[in-house]
This record gives sequence, C-alpha cells and structure tokens, in this order.
Amino acid sequence: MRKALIAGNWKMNKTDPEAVALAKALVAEVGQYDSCDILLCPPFTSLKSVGEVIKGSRIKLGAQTMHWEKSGAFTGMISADMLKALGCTYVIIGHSEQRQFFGETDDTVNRRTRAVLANGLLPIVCVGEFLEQREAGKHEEIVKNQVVNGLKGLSNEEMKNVVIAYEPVWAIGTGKTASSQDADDMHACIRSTVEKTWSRDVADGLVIQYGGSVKPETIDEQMSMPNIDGALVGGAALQADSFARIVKFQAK
Ligand SMILES: O=C(CO)COP(=O)(O)O
Repeated sequence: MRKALIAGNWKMNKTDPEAVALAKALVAEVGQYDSCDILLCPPFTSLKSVGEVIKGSRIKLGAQTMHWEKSGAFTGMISADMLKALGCTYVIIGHSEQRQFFGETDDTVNRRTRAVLANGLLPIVCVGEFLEQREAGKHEEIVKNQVVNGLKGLSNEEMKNVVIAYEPVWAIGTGKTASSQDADDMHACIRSTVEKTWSRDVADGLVIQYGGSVKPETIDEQMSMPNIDGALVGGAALQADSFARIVKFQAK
C-alpha cells in the first residue's frame, strides 16, 4: 500500500511573515494528521522559519530546486548541505516552470536527482506535456522520455526513494484540470515505463502525484483513482483552509 503524499509548492509566493502565518495555521489544522504524508515547499527565504514552525508536527519540509554541486561559484543556487541543515527532506526537481523559464532539461534533472539521492534527500521529479503535444497525441511519448532520461542510471534501490509528479503544463495555474481518468491513464503509463526500465517492485511502490489546478473540489475524485498517490498543489496550497481540505481528502 502506497502512502499518499500531499505537497504544497508555494512557488515564488509569501514573504517570510506570511509564510510563518500560513505554516502556523497548517500546524493547527493538520499538524498531527497521519492519514497521508504532508509536505510544504516554501521559497528558500522561508525554509528556516517554516522549518521552525512545523518542528514537532508531522508536516515535512521541502525545497523547490537544488544545485548538484556541493558548493562553489554558482550565484543564486542552493546546495544539498544547505537544505539538509535546515531540516529539508524533499526537493522538487524539474518543475515545468524551471524547464520553461530557467533552462532545466532532462540532463539537468538527472544531475540534480542523482545529487538529491546521494545526499540522502528525496526527489519529487516533475514531468508533463504541453497542450500541443497532447493534442498531437504525443503526450505519452513525451512523458515516458522525461521519466527515462531524467532518471537515467538510477539503481532500483535509488528508485525506491523517488517520487514522480505528473503535471500537465496546460493544467498548471489555469484552472483546467486533466480529467481524473486522463490523469490516471498517464500515471499508469508512467508506472509501466518504470516497471519496464527498473522492476515490478519499484513500479508497485512508486508514489506518483498529480499536479495542475488541484483544489478541494477536485481532490476526492482524483485520490479515488488507482494510480494517483497524492497531489502537488500550487495555488490552492497558499491558503490554510483549502490546503487542509486537500490533505483531508476522502477517497472512495
Ligand atoms: O505547478 C503546480 C504544483 O507544482 C500546480 O500549480 P497549480 O495548483 O497552481 O495549478
């Protein structure tokens, strides 16, 4: 049985006082909730303060990206050691916004993912197609390639620590969600790609999150699908009440 993972990706939102207020409200609402794993990924500037607020609760801390080098002349970047020192356990890698605006490729996803794992952190590796690619019937091929190339060279043991997030680019921040069936079909395709490339065991244990306009109104149906194991939530993670309702999803 895979334990669901509900994660809030706060993106470039919340000043530090705002981040602290949101984290405090979430600790009050779901701090001891244990039906699923809960993760907050604030901006780098609030990792320390949010980490302090959630200490002693069941809520975990994650970052939105990371550099693969240990240290050095990489202006603007953050290392695994820095994240670990603040209590991070997860790192989002290859988000479509990193791919679109900051030059992320499957190759840099691979480098980052290896570094995350080598440092004992857990990667959430994001994949997803553009609308034109889906309309051209190429969505499965695109996503399969992102999975195989982004995770190239990882051992079965390493794969047991990887989470994949399927986020169709056209559903992010647009209010358009993939239908639960379309999302589940893609998750099944990802799982079978992982089975073929690694093993049945790895595929069966793999947590695959859905992301793209997840809301309190969509989560229950999404989580009732056999291959959807959690959610990576953007906009609806920025308010305590909507994120708490998503965390407390009711799967049929
Ligand atoms: O990109 C996302 C999470 O990583 C999804 O964002 P929205 O939930 O705002 O569509």
